[in-house]
Amino acid sequence: MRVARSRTVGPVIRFEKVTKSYPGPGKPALSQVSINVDKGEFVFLVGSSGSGKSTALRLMLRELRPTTGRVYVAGKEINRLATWKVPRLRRQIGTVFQDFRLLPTKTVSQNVAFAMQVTGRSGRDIRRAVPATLELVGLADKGGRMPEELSGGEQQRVAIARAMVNDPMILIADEPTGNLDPTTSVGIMKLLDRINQSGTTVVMATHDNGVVDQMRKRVVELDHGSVVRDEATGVYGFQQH
Ligand SMILES: Nc1ncnc2c1ncn2[C@@H]1O[C@H](COP(=O)(O)OP(=O)(O)OP(=O)(O)O)[C@@H](O)[C@H]1O
Repeated sequence: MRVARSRTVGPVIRFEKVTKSYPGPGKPALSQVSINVDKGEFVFLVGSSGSGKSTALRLMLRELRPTTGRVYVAGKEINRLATWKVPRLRRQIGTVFQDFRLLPTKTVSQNVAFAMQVTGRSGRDIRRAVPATLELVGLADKGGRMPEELSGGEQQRVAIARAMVNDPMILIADEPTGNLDPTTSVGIMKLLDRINQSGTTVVMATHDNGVVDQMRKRVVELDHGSVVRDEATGVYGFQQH
């Protein structure tokens, strides 16, 4: 079952000269950032701690609003969306974080089902979609387990299943391999790559040079809130010649 999507013309995500200042003194977290992400792209957002990666992701979700400039998702300027339309925007964006954020008192299946329940989907849809999505992430046999009975890599797969079960247009991942060892990280990156190959746009913030170098995807680097590099198939750091 696929959710009907509106047609998008142009980039799926567009930042137009976005500046974001938090209250208080200090430089803006983002300064005049312009980025376009096309449908189906896989983009790494890299940069040292405090460079503005999480701020950029939170602007895409309208958890934050730009101080100046415009953020468009699926062709709509999201700062101008009516508040009642924000849940619909967020349904089009799955999110995954470093710390998994699973509900500890619910089983794996219930964690994934919960993402559908909160959007008002029918029991019939949920019973169909949850096993299919657990299968997608390689956890078909773990639906009855509790999160604490799973390894870190498996917990992150559950979080990815929960992010994907509503068939979002965009997957935003903030340091998804940050708590995982290198081998487990490779498995998670293969899964994210597969999700991307099937049409979901992926934006991933990371410090993990190993995964960036291995994937050879687009790399956008932030430094003190400015884009200092945007390469179609990049590595984590500038290449040494
Ligand atoms: N809620 C906030 N209030 C005030 N300043 C903030 C807030 N969130 C972030 N900042 C500041 O904005 C800048 C960018 O932070 P941000 O979290 O976006 O960076 P980051 O690249 O994601 O860092 P990290 O890799 O450590 O998560 C930093 O200087 C940070 O201190």
